[in-house]
Parts: sequence; C-alpha cells; structure tokens
Amino acid sequence: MNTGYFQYAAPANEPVLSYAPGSPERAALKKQLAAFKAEVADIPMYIGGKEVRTGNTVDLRPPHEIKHKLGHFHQGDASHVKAAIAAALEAREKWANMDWETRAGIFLRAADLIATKYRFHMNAATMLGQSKNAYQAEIDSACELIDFLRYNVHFLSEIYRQQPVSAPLTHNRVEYRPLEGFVLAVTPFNFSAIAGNLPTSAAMCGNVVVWKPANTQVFAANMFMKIMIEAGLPEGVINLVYAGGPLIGDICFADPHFAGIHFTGSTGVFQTMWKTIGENIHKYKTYPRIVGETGGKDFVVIHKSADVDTSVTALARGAFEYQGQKCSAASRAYIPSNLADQIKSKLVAELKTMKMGTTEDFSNFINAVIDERSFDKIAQYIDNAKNDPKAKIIAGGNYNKSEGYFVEPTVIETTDPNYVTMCEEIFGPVLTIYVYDGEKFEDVLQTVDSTSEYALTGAIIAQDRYAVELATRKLVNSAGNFYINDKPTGAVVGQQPFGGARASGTNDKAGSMLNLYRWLSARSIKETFVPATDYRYPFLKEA
Ligand SMILES: NC(=O)c1ccc[n+]([C@@H]2O[C@H](COP(=O)([O-])OP(=O)(O)OC[C@H]3O[C@@H](n4cnc5c(N)ncnc54)[C@H](O)[C@@H]3O)[C@@H](O)[C@H]2O)c1
Ligand SMILES: N[C@@H](CCC=O)C(=O)O
Repeated sequence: MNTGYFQYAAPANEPVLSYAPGSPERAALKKQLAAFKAEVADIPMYIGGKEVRTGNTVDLRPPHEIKHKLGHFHQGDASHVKAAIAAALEAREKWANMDWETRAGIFLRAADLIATKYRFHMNAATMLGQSKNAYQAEIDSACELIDFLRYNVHFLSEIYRQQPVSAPLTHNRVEYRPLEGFVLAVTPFNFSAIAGNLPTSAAMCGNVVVWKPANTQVFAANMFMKIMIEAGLPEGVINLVYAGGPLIGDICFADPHFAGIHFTGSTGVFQTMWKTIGENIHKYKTYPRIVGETGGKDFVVIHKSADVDTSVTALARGAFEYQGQKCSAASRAYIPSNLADQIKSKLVAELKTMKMGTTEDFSNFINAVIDERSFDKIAQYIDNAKNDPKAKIIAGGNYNKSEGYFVEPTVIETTDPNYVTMCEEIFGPVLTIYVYDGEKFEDVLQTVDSTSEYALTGAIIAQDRYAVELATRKLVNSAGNFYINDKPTGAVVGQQPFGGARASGTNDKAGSMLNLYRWLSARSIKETFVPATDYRYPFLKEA
C-alpha cells in the first residue's frame, strides 16, 4: 500500500578515509586483512536465495602472493545458469510490485552497512583478491560502491517523479516498469564498485538479475552479495553464478526472456556478445537493452604552456595507480618539445620512488597485476618495445612472477605516433610517450583523435586558455570523460558521470540517470474523465 510520495535527496559523496599511520581505520583494515588471510574461504554461488556448492572448485590467491590460498569458489555448469534464470523469473513479479520505498530501503541499507560494519571487509577483500592498495580499495570498494547505491536511489526517485502534462478532462501518467524478463550483469575484475553496481542498478529499477563476475573478483563479489542479503534483498532478485563467460552468454542470450545485458569489460567480449544477441533477436519476447562500457586507450595531451609538476603528477598517478588497470588509465601521452626533457626526467625520478610489493605492506604504491595471462601479455609488449628501433624504455621495463605478478611501472618513448603501444589497450603499468613539435599543437590534436579506436577518457594539461578551448573542441568525440589540468582517472559518482563512446562502449554513463533509463520500460496511461459520446466533429453538425 502506497501511503505517500517518497523522494530521496541527492546524497553527499562518501568521505574517503586516509589510512594514515596511527589512524583507527588503518588498524581496523590491517586486522581484517589478517583475518581473511587466516582462513580459507569456501565461496558458494547464490541461486534463488540458496547457497549452491558444486564441489568443482577454483582456487583464489592474492595476485601479489600467489603461494597463499585465500579460498576457493564453486564453479557452476549449464544447469546452474538455467537455474539462475528460472529463479530470477520466479522472483520477478513480486519484486517488480514491491513498493519503491521498500525497494530503495534495501539498497540504502546496503550502502550504510558498507560505510560502517563492512567497510574494512569490502576493502580487505578487494586488496587481497584484486591486489589494490588501501587507498585504491577505499575509493573503489567503499566510497564508489556506496555512492553508486545512494545516488542511484536518488536518481531513480527523480525519474519516477517525471510525469507528463494532462489536457483538461484527462489525466496522464507514466509508469516506469522494469523490463519484461531478466537482466544479465557481466562484470570486470578491476573495480568492486562496478561489479556491485551493474547488478544492483538494474535490480533497483525492479528487474531481476543473473550476475556473473570475473573469476578474479569473486572474493569481493561474495562479500558484497552477503551484504545485499543482510540488507534484505529477497531471494532470486540477484543470482550470483560462477561459470565460463561464453557458457553463460550462450545460455542467457538464447533465452526468450533475456531482456538486457549490463556489461563492463573488454571491447572484444562486448562485440561478441552483441553479435550473438543480434543472431538471436527473433527469439526474444522484447528487444533487449545492450549496455556495455568497454576498453580505452586514454590520452594526456600536454601543451607548451603546461605546468611541469601538474603534467608529471597527472602522468604518474593517471598511468600507474592500480598498476594502470583502470579503463581510464593514461596510456599514451603527447609531450611538447619545449618541456620534454623536464617532464621526462621528473617523471622517471618520481617512478623510482614508487615502492612495489604486497598490499598488506602499506608503504607500497604499486602492487601486482591481476593474473598470469595479463602479466604475460604486458611482458610481451615490454619485450617487443625493447627490441624495436622505434621504441625506447626510459623507465621500468622489468617484471617478475616468482612470488606474484609484478611489473615495474614502465615508460616507453616512441618516435612513431602510431607505434603499437600508442594504439592498443595494454591494461597494465605501461605508459607510452611521444614528443611532438610544441609549435604544432593543432596537428597533434588531430593525431590524438585519429590514433585509436577508443574514446573513453583523456586530459589536456595547459595554462593557455585558448589551447584548452581548442583541445576541448577538437577532441569532442575522442573521450566520454575529458579532464582539464587533471589526470584522466578517478571519476566520482554524481560528479563526473562515467563512460565512453566509439569502441569504448555505449556511453550510458554509470552512476547517472542516463544509465537507469536503460533498465526501465515506460508505459503511458491516459485516463479520460469525461469521455466523448459522439463520433461527429462539431463542424459536421447542421447549423
Ligand atoms: N569503460 C569502463 O567503464 C570500464 C571499466 C572497467 C573495465 N573496463 C574494461 O574491462 C577490461 C578489463 O576487465 P576484464 O579483464 O575483467 O575484462 P574481460 O572482458 O576479460 O571480462 C569481463 C567479464 O566478461 C566475462 N567474459 C569473458 N569472456 C566472455 C565471453 N566470451 N562471454 C561472456 N562473458 C565473458 C569475464 O569472465 C568477466 O566477467 C579492460 O578492457 C577495461 O578497459 C572498462
Ligand atoms: N571510475 C573509474 C573508472 C573505472 C574503470 O575501470 C575512473 O574514473 O577511474
């Protein structure tokens, strides 16, 4: 029963804790890290509200300490994917009909639980499972995840409030229905916040969800699922399954009740999904929504008027925080000839101060890359650069996987603006720089725009406002998130809605109203209070 009209004001962003030496949060986080390391977690799937264990287990190990076993998860097969779809469809009607304020309360409660009781659980799980340092975990698995949950409740209440006008003697209204079927959420390894947001943003809109996380993010995904259940998420609304991506895709995309995919990950996987959906299009009850945020080849263009320290910091942080494994990470930089020597020598000096090691040692800025496959791929790019006359390694270049997947922060300088590492996404701690003639700024902007298929994030560093204006205009289609005198990473929910176009995705801006619209199917209802009783127009009548 609805007894009022409920709105949710815009929240403030969750404050970022410092974890400085001596702080209570540092002590609490260290305690939780030790607790997780002292046990071996046995992680089930969650289907229809039940924990499902298959005995077919996959081990989870910290990427920075591969000899340590954190736990294992139970891998499912086709029968589990089908059971997850069935459980979702079973839950659909009750969930879709739940009063909005009751639904909202579940997600707000989850946000509050993460902000308080489980903050260090989420952060420690992300630090160990995905090799993020304390600060990077805090901005992801605590703050951004909390912000997604709270802001989406606010945005959805704003959407529900939007209603059409009504002509005299009638009343019009729009219902924002959930989609008719289930939504598949397929999530990446690199952000626990994204992994949590993809299933919950669709579910918040009244949809039921099958959620498949990346294997390398399961440790934190399991923690989040437990929090959602404690927050009151009814059974079957989100079903968390672990099975191979292609298997899940094959089953879900062939199901007539498939109503949408909420994906974040690589461009190649998304394009394969889109093709499969296209091939099955005649099978579906309703046209599915296809939302995907994908790869990037994010740039920093430095103008001859730039401040050197601003430029160096934008590169050091933008390219190497979380080992460059952010879709937004700076991976190609264009440096003007007049500042090249200063910027390069300061950047190289800064990188030498970055300590690399485990996440449990809080003095490390750099930790490990996510897995062996990624390590080998990054090492191959570095080796190729070592042997290519067009490229020179000016910082880093070493790697070692004996204890964990460690790759030094590496800078490649190239004389070719189309060198392979200026064009392809590497997804690791590798930045390629190209020094251009500082007097040919407009030409370099053209190069930036045309070098890569991606258009996710980018930055211009300049003190000259004409240069800022020119870059903003010329690069209008080169990035969905564009930064002026800042690094191209670190979008904050509610402040910089996030997403890119071209090969970087459908640009449905996670953490904004634009994204939520994709999970709603509006129904317009007109009621006529004084209906017509004669078909004849007045002018047809005799005088
Ligand atoms: N644009 C963004 O907002 C954004 C954010 C984070 C990451 N990313 C991108 O994600 C990538 C890194 O993440 P990743 O390594 O987890 O990506 P990935 O594409 O390898 O995996 C993403 C998800 O897709 C699943 N998957 C893999 N192959 C599949 C298939 N054939 N069918 C169905 N599912 C499949 C994976 O198991 C995982 O759950 C990078 O390309 C990065 O740029 C983009
Ligand atoms: N919100 C993050 C993007 C995450 C991509 O992996 C950022 O803006 O850096």
